[in-house]
Amino acid sequence: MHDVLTASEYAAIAQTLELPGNAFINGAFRPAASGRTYETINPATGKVLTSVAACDAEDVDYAVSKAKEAFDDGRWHLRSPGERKTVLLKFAKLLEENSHELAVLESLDSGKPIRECQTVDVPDTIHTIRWHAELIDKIYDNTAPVGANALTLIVREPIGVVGCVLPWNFPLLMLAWKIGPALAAGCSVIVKPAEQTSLTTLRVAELAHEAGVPAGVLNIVTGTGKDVGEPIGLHKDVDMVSFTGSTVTGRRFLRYAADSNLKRVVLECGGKNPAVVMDDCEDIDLVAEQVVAGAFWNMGENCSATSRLIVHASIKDELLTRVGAYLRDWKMGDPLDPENRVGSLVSREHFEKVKSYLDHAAKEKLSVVFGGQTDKSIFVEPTVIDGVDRNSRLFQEEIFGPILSVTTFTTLSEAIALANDTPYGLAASVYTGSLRNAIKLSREIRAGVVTVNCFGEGDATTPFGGFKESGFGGRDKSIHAHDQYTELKTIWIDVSDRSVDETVR
Ligand SMILES: NC(=O)C1=CN([C@@H]2O[C@H](COP(=O)(O)OP(=O)(O)OC[C@H]3O[C@@H](n4cnc5c(N)ncnc54)[C@H](O)[C@@H]3O)[C@@H](O)[C@H]2O)C=CC1
Ligand code: BAL
Repeated sequence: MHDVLTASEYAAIAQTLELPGNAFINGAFRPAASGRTYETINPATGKVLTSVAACDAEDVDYAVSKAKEAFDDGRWHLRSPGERKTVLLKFAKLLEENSHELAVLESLDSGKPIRECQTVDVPDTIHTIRWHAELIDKIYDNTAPVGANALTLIVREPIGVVGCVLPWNFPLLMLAWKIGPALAAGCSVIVKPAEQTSLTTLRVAELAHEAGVPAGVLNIVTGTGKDVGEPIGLHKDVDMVSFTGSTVTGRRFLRYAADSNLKRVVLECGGKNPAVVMDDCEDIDLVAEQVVAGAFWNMGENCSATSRLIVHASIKDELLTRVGAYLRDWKMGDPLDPENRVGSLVSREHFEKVKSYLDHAAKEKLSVVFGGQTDKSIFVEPTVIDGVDRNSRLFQEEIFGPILSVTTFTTLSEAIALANDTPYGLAASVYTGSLRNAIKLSREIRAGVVTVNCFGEGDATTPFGGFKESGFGGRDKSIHAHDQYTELKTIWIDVSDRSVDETVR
């Protein structure tokens, strides 16, 4: 599964791939009701890959009705936990058997480097599905201590029809973070992939159906945010929305819920995450390596990217020298060549946004110490910009591209204040050799995930989500993700002997 092929082997797979394009509703591919399509582009070449169904509210209505039908007749959630687990494990196995194809499809549609697709996105997707499948028959409900006159059960029930609205930066993995726990909990799901990157979600739904996920339980409705995302958000038969994307769109889902049926909303939104490096860090080479990975992995198109380097003034120059050395290994080019670690950005529109920050740095005469170049297409070099003030747009705004800003401090409290000085609170990394500093920084930085002496997002067992404007309502991954796709129900069974006039409560 992790075996990385050669560039020519990946190119050969790309030549023979069958590209899906129709929506997947009620166990079958179907065009948009309107018959409309749009073109999906390979961002690395600018060439059209294929046409995708441009669905709208009519298709959302149809998909929701089929999902609700599937939920109401219990064809999925009323099957025994062991049966559902078997189906999801088979689903994971089918993903594994198709891992090279999925990696190539992901890379072609998003511009992500194939090495990352093959060694991170695809295996983590499979692991996520497997982890939640394994959880199904290991969760116990509770009773409450109410005495001899009653038996009280506190049970979790699947929430119903769930809308999963996805971003374009990790199309497969975000799909798995949502549908893994949602399907494990017994929900029916409508997925709306990002319009830029729908292809792998369509193939995955086909494989889920082949594994035995019943018709109507997993549906993929392709199209724009306005045409598909909004109708999902406003639909009265959608019981919950789980969203990953920008904070601006996240806010819209809260409004949609308020204007419709008060559906549950879980938001995983943006980040402007700090990497705080203390002057007592033990291995500055390791720090440089992790800072580079944190800022530039997935071209910085990552909500948890550590895009603000906050470094003690006394070690800044030494750290930047080493950062420069590591950057030499980050070759940019054809995403299908496994030698390359930097692919293209996802779309020309996003490229223009990222480039505007480089233009801003030039206008402000900021010091670009590495990178800074773009090419004719939509590739952007990993770029490090020094001397960035806390009020700068480069410090405050989520760029979602390969741009690392550098700001210095001299005291621990200044470092904490800088780390917390944005509206976001998703992730942070801290680098220090002092246990006291590690504990103080990880407790006082207001973020959902803090890593010490490394960059990362934890694994399937750990929750992921943000404080402040980075998140709302719950967490992806871990047993906590499972909980949010369920409602808590109290069942109170009176067993008192009323003939002797007992007080029940
Ligand atoms: N937290 C994260 O992982 C992500 C953050 N972003 C941030 O957002 C910026 C803009 O990227 P976008 O693709 O425009 O993100 P976005 O938030 O607009 O898109 C995310 C999803 O929401 C849908 N959507 C968009 N508008 C909608 C609406 N009015 N109603 C319902 N659904 C809607 C999109 O079609 C997509 O499926 C990026 O530059 C980045 O800063 C983008 C993607 C992921
Ligand atoms: N890094 C995974 C979550 C996200 O970027 O949206």
